[in-house]
Amino acid sequence: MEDDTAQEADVDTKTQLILLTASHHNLESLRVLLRTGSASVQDPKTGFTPLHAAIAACEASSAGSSKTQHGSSNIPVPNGNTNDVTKGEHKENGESKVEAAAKTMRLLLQNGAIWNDVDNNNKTPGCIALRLGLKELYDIMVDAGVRAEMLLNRMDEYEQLADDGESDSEEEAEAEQNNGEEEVDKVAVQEVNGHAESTLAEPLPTASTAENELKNEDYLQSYLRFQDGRILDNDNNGVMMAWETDIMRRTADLLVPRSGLCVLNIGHGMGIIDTFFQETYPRVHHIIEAHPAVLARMKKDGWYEKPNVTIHEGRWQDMVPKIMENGFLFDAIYFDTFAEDYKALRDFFSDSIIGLLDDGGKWGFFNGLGADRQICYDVYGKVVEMDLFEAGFDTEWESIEVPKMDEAEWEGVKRRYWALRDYNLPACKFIG
Ligand SMILES: C[S@@+](CC[C@H](N)C(=O)[O-])C[C@H]1O[C@@H](n2cnc3c(N)ncnc32)[C@H](O)[C@@H]1O
Repeated sequence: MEDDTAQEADVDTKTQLILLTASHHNLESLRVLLRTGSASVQDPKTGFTPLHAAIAACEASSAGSSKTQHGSSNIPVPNGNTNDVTKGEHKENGESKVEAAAKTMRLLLQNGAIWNDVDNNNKTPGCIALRLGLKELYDIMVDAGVRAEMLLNRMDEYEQLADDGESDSEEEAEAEQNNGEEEVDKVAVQEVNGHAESTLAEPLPTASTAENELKNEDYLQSYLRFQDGRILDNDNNGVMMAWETDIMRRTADLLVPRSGLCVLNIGHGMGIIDTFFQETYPRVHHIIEAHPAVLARMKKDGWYEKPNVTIHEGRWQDMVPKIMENGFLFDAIYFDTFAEDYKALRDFFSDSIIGLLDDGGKWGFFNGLGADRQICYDVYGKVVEMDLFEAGFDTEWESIEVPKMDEAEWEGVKRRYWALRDYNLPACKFIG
């Protein structure tokens, strides 16, 4: 018992030492400490990791006396005043504080520090860098996130290959999972869904195709409520909301710039984008929709009688192969489903677009991945752009300001899936 207490105290001291050394940007000592200690320790009182500490120190130090006693350590914490941020003027051993922090962060990341651990205020290190306006440090965190997520996505692919060939042992998979689960709090997976959910920040991408399909099937069987300006599912998740109208408007303008085109929309929802598509008098307007309640609404609202409209009742996973069989090609395609993860979107653009989009055609998707946190949105924006490029697409991004929303708009919605000022609108075409 006494031994246990002594051991715990030892671990505590080491944690505090690592955090303090990171906040002092003392590379030499940190290197020594990381030989036996972890780069992902957390202060038990604040939840700060060494990455949080290294970034936060750029603010607190310039405030001089504002160096705050934090938790059981002397780790400086931001005091909320961005004017206090050291923008490079304060020198540490001949280099600016920010440069020193950047080196410290790189050392920590090389030693396995995790980009999306959250502190007790639910902030990642990147959130702190963003709040302090430290772009250089923020970019380091975004790049770390991109590397981690690309790796996780690749591991997912390998895991699936192994599963397909039944060569991966269950123990191995379990060990990998446990390994991820041992980590401290991260941005939770449920926090990152727009319409489709991303697997961002999951300990390991264990949401297999089967699990994802199950979630989508569950949603498709769920009761929907059509309220003024929104659709909610059984659990009060926002399936679609009217504040997205400007996004749909601009998307329609970019994808369908003139009348008489052949258009495919996947996911009808409130019919906002389909209404804009109709206004262009498309020569052909196909819609894939899978939820029976949405289909019933479409019937009631006369969508089945609209000019040149063909409705495919079912999941896109089942309908797309049928459309492809006919060899029909579209000038514009939009993809916006619900209760599917990033992998579903990636599968769609990696495997299906090639058989659906005409040369010179354009396609887009609702870009809501990670949209409740700026760093997640930025990380996933880069991940998706790289995956799009690998799949053979050039993407043009247009940033549009989202209308200001008051809390009333989100009342009764289980989770606010959009928290950002700007929406990055993607328009993709085949690499020329
Ligand atoms: C976010 S809403 C689309 C909103 C639409 N862009 C608009 O402008 O109103 C998503 C829609 O996708 C449908 N959906 C979900 N999973 C689907 C699937 N696997 N295949 C086809 N439609 C699906 C949902 O029922 C819902 O109507």
